[in-house]
Amino acid sequence: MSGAVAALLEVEDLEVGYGLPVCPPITLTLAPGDVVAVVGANGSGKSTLLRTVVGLLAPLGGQMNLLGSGLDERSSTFRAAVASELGDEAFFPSLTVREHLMLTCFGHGVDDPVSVTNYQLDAFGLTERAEAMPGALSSGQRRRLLLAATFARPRALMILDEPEQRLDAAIRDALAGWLVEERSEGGGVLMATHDPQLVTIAATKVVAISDTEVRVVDPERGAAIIRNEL
Ligand SMILES: Nc1ncnc2c1ncn2[C@@H]1O[C@H](COP(=O)(O)OP(=O)(O)OP(=O)(O)O)[C@@H](O)[C@H]1O
Repeated sequence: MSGAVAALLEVEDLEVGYGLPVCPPITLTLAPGDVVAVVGANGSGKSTLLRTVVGLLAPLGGQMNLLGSGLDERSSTFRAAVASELGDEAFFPSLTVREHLMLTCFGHGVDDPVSVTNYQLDAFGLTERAEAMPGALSSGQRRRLLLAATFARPRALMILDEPEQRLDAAIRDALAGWLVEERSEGGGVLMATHDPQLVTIAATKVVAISDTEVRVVDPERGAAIIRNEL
């Protein structure tokens, strides 16, 4: 599984599931500059694919190649390169919003943690809640914090599970713009989504999962699939 351009992620006939596959085998390549949207109805297997890619679930079959090697998700190289936000809320109850972002920056060796933290607080509309504890945030604000932490740290590949969930329209629009920036800077993104606008604006290709097949389609087709819930 090697191509001319070093792919960030290659999967071939990958089978994902819990004992039994939840969908047909998946083949996809994600190169630097690609934003790959994974679409499909509820329960089609999108989150299961993402959880397999980040190593939370073992593949049931097929091949997967992340960042050019069979990386272990516990390795420091993997943790340095892959920024995942799968919607799991894990906060320190007595650290503020600002402290969560600072901690993320320190943990990932960000050069100027104070500036990066302030930048992300502002970008995600959290400046006024910077000294709040996670328990005092709204559900959308907690989602913003999780995403802000993902954008605060260095990465080669972002893996996002329905990043649009619980975000208001303004921040959804902003998110689409940041994903476009991510790809123009040579980053890669693999994201599950139900948001046709996010797909149209940000995706470079779409993996569409159904009961019977997994197809790679262009973003316009992918957005139509979401709208029609095919
Ligand atoms: N821990 C689990 N054990 C067994 N089956 C599971 C588990 N988690 C999910 N499933 C099942 O696997 C299938 C795929 O679920 P998955 O969460 O990947 O779907 P999805 O495409 O992300 O859906 P949604 O759009 O609702 O988020 C579903 O039938 C689901 O019920």
